[in-house]
Amino acid sequence: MREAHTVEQVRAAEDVVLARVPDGALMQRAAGGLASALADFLGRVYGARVLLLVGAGNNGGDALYAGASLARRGAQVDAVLLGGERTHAAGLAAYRAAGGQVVEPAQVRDTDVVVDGIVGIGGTPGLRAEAMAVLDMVDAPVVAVDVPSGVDVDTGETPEAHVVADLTVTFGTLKPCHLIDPAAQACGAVHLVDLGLDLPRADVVALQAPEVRALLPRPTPDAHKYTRGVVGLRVGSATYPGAAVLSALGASSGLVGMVRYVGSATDQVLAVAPEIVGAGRVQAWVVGSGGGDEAAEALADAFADEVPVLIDADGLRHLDAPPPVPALLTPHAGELAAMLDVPRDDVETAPLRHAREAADRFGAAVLLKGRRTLVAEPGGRVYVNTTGTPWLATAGAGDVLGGLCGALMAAGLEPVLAGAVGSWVAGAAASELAADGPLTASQLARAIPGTVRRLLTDPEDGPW
Ligand SMILES: NC(=O)C1=CN([C@@H]2O[C@H](COP(=O)(O)OP(=O)(O)OC[C@H]3O[C@@H](n4cnc5c(N)ncnc54)[C@H](O)[C@@H]3O)[C@@H](O)[C@H]2O)[C@@H](O)CC1
Ligand SMILES: [K+]
Repeated sequence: MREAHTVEQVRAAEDVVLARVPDGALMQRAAGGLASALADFLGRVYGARVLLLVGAGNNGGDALYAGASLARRGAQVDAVLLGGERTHAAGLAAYRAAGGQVVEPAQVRDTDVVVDGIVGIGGTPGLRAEAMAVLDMVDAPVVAVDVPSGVDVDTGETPEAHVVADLTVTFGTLKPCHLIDPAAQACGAVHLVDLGLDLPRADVVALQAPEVRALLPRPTPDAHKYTRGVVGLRVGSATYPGAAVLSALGASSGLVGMVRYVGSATDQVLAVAPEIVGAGRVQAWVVGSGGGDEAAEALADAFADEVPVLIDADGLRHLDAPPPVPALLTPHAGELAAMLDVPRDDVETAPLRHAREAADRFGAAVLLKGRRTLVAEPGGRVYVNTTGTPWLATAGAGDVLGGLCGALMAAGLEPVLAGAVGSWVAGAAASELAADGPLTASQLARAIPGTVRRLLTDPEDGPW
């Protein structure tokens, strides 16, 4: 599992190590990791041109020590000191001693890489004018030190100007900005340098293949269809029968013993999935996908069964209070905006804050769909999904996801984990199917069993 810790948690963990190790040792460890990552990024060090943008704090210190290491190995390193007098003194001395050059902004030359050591976890959002001017002058890939300067580290928000990196080399642990959009998009690839920190439980995490594999329900040797769980679908409508079909395909991906369908699209559902049966006892309901005007009644009927409910799309419009059963709400940004009565843009610029707020307000797990889907539990953890491809942005993919997550709930996963595992599996299936090309929602649903099989048999080897 990848864990992202807040600035406060990182500082507390660093303080413990700082008290134990000689002065500067932790920064040397960070800078050493940064220099290696820069060498890998450049491909060759001798003769490479490197431009350091050095701010006033320790982030600039990391850049200077790494620059010193590259200069010793024959790179031509220039540094612009944006922090003036407050530049990290020991780092600057080491840098000069290694042959690194200090240049004025006007002297900036063509370079092979820009190293963003402007600010790290001590920075506030935004970039000062001088930093922006230098960034505008150069046209080269950017490697960010710890975080892309200017983003909000703890929330992943980008309210002001910030660096856009090709690679971010971070230290000790990930921070929320490395996982959560929009800041995550400014990080490029993320490389973690271990500092040996002893860290507390993280509130922002991303499941990886081994955890998803461990969480996936699988039949015991003596299983029968009822012990594996039965999921019921109250989805689709006369207007949107296709949503019922896609939900049914997602639910029928083999992770649950039986799928029931109750609604107006029975004929269409049976045409694609003849194994689906009608009304009866279930362990979880899926409600609302393509539900149109039928969603309100479907929701009331599902609640009456007192089992967990996944509420999607039109079902969310009828939710004016916390659901009376354990629930997973699966809005996209527009639907979440309507639920919270805020503009859609607010949700898109601050997805973490709004997913958490909705989870707290509705007392339910909230899965906010997006490039980096978030699944928030009330007052608790947020799971960030890192699988998937932009081709997954296609009509009906959400219906498939709803069916799949509902099946996982029926198989016994608590709502937040059903959302986290379901979104991981759907993203992985999309990547396997079409990392570089188009896909449709029905193809996605049909790819899920194969992805699950490969995950169970060979978790190290997928394209996830
Ligand atoms: N604590 C430690 O021992 C370690 C710290 N490390 C590095 O140190 C960083 C944190 O260092 P600091 O606490 O010194 O903080 P930063 O280096 O993040 O910078 C803080 C300084 O930048 C200024 N500043 C804040 N926002 C700004 C903005 N938007 N534009 C321009 N200047 C701004 C502040 O006045 C402050 O002086 C980490 O991100 C990491 O890179 C690593 O070397 C690992 C060890
Ligand atoms: K930085």
